[in-house]
Amino acid sequence: MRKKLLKGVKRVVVKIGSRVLTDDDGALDMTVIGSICNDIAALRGQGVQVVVVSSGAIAAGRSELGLLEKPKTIPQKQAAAAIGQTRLMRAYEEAMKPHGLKVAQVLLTSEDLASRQRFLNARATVDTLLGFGIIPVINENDTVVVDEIKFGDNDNLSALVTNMAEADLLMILTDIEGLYDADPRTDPAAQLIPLVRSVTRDIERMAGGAVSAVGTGGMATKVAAAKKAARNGAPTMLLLGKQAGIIINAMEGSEVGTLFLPAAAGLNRRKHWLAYTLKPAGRITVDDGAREVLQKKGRSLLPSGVVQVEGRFDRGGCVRICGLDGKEFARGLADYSVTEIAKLAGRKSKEIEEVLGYRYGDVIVHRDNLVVL
Ligand SMILES: Nc1ncnc2c1ncn2[C@@H]1O[C@H](COP(=O)(O)OP(=O)(O)O)[C@@H](O)[C@H]1O
Ligand SMILES: N[C@@H](CCC(=O)OP(=O)(O)O)C(=O)O
Repeated sequence: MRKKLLKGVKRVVVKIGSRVLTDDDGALDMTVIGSICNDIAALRGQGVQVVVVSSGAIAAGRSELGLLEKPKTIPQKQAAAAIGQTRLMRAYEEAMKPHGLKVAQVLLTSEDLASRQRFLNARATVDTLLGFGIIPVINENDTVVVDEIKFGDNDNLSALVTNMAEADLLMILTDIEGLYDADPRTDPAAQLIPLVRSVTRDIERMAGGAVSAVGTGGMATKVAAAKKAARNGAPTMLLLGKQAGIIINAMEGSEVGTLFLPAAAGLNRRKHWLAYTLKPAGRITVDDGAREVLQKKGRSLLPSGVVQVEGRFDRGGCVRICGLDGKEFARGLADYSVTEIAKLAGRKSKEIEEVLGYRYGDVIVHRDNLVVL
């Protein structure tokens, strides 16, 4: 089954975690970087385009700054990333040189991908680099990000890049063979799961929230990334990054790591961007009837189903759509601003003009701009 799934793959995103790229002292591990670059060069030789999402800037910078522990404050992390990022790029450059391959640095913030214009610009740059036969190496622009504009972790970034670059496969290289049914650090009886058909609550529970000493997100963020990629129609493979030849082995269909299958009905790219890349600026709570038709019948949200609205957004703003239990079940772009929706809540569509004195249309969120999560 793996062979069949991987046969048509033409563009891959390879995400490499900090734990993979560094040795026990926290310095960049050139042997591992060399062997990953061998695999990437072999893939290129087979006509597969590769986009790298690489962590490791903070880890590499830490040893340059002479810090004994993982940097704790944000400015320390940013300083470490600034010095480490150049070391990281140099390491890739050196490791790719013997294969006659070049690398290019692409640093992004979540604001860049949330703006449709910048998202499309980033896509055009990555496309052009690939067209020149160059390997884009993407990382979060750590020196300028603060919490609100952070991707959070590079697992998340790699899923968004898979969508942006229109890749057919996401490979996440980490410090463990794959997803286990429990955290192997605390449960020695934990078993590797070779195949995940869909990311259910049970799978999410297994991934827990644990993080290693230099990594950022632990297994939970990898599973979340696989879920996002799956909705985009791309499979994800979770692999032991330090094992030489792992990328090629996996691409040949060997039963290594964990394979997450893509969702049968993937979202189109614009809806994927709407659901996962945009940051919501508000929340609309809807009644049970509205929830039912949104979830099951793919309808638009009408004012009559709105119970409450919060946040600060204008017409066109991204909103969470929540049930009466407070849980978000959909996300969309609002056709009215928060103040307008507050006035329209519970009213009939035909009353819109009477209430506001004007109208943009019958719906609060149109089904073309709405994604059930
Ligand atoms: N169910 C699980 N299966 C596998 N690993 C798990 C699980 N739960 C927690 N982990 C931990 O997640 C770690 C990988 O995440 P992380 O340290 O963030 O890596 P990276 O630097 O590659 O992003 C593993 O080393 C492992 O200890
Ligand atoms: N942007 C950061 C990496 C953040 C991150 O998610 O790290 P990891 O969990 O090792 O993939 C860096 O380059 O150090």
